Amino acid sequence: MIVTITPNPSLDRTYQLDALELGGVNRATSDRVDPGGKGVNVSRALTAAGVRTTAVLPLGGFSGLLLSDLLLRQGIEVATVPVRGETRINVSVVSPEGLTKVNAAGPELSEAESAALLAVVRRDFTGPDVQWLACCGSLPRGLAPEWYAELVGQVHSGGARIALDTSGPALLAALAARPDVVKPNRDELAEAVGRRLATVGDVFDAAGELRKRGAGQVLASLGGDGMLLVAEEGAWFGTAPVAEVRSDVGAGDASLAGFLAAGGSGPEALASALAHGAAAVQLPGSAMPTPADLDPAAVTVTADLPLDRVLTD
Ligand SMILES: Nc1ncnc2c1ncn2[C@@H]1O[C@H](COP(=O)(O)OP(=O)(O)OP(=O)(O)O)[C@@H](O)[C@H]1O
Ligand SMILES: O=P(O)(O)OC[C@@]1(O)O[C@H](CO)[C@@H](O)[C@@H]1O
Repeated sequence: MIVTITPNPSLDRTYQLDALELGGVNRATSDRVDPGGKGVNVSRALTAAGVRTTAVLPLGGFSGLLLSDLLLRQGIEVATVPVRGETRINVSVVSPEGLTKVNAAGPELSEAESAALLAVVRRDFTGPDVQWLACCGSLPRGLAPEWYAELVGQVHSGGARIALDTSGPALLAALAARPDVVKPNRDELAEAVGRRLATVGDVFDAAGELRKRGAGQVLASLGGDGMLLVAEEGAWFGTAPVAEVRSDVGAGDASLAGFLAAGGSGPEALASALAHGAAAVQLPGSAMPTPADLDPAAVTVTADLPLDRVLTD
């Protein structure tokens, strides 16, 4: 089983516009709501792939109820911790100008709520049937940057492997707890090493730094430029071009799910991550791909790294 934890989940509302008028009243041509938060998305994609998963998350208020209802209807297994604050609503506006996303801060968790979330994982999800724990997304107010580090330490002693997809101080603090894989995107990796990453070679060097600081493998997602996996056994670069991008929200989460579903290491797992990411960007909102959406033939993976390749700005 693959367990995900999302300390700051969301309802993701997407509005489609014919044109975006900044400062004006815009009328949507359509809208949709998806269950959201990075770990929630990973569990949605794993469920679609037929992999057993449980999503651990705090829930509060009416939006929390709606989120739990959506997850129930999609057949996602959840373990929830009730919190006093209201689960956040994140908004995407999709228009010919591009995609604009607004992420709310979310509720502030009390010390007791923070401890309850850790306790649920420790009590119910450290057994031998848990192969991976994926720790995903931003930390809500009230959780110290070291919160993921504490969780990683706690779960590692139970034997499960850890995948971590977060950014900023929470990512840096968790590296010392030696997560088995981290999945930064290009901006998150650049922030972690404190410099701009212009080429695949720059990403390779930055991934090496994260590994020196404690990460087992680094799965760097590079948007339309593909993905680089750097591990003890070697490094691989891959691409999966698509004809049309509809929404890239959650593409990184679909990729991480694909990576873990395919074993969580090596070139086959990278290829699965690329197939899932490419499929996700061709779907609306943060819809997660099903096996029928995947096109493995479009994926190329090589150990011959194109280190001089300049990344798209
Ligand atoms: N424009 C694109 N064309 C083709 N594939 C894409 C595109 N954008 C994203 N992908 C695929 O999805 C993967 C993840 O995308 P990205 O690097 O944007 O992740 P992310 O920033 O973590 O996303 P999110 O936080 O929304 O889940 C990429 O590595 C790639 O495989
Ligand atoms: O604010 P965070 O936790 O960094 O990101 C939250 C979020 O943008 O991530 C998912 C896409 O990856 C969305 O479902 C959700 O709205």
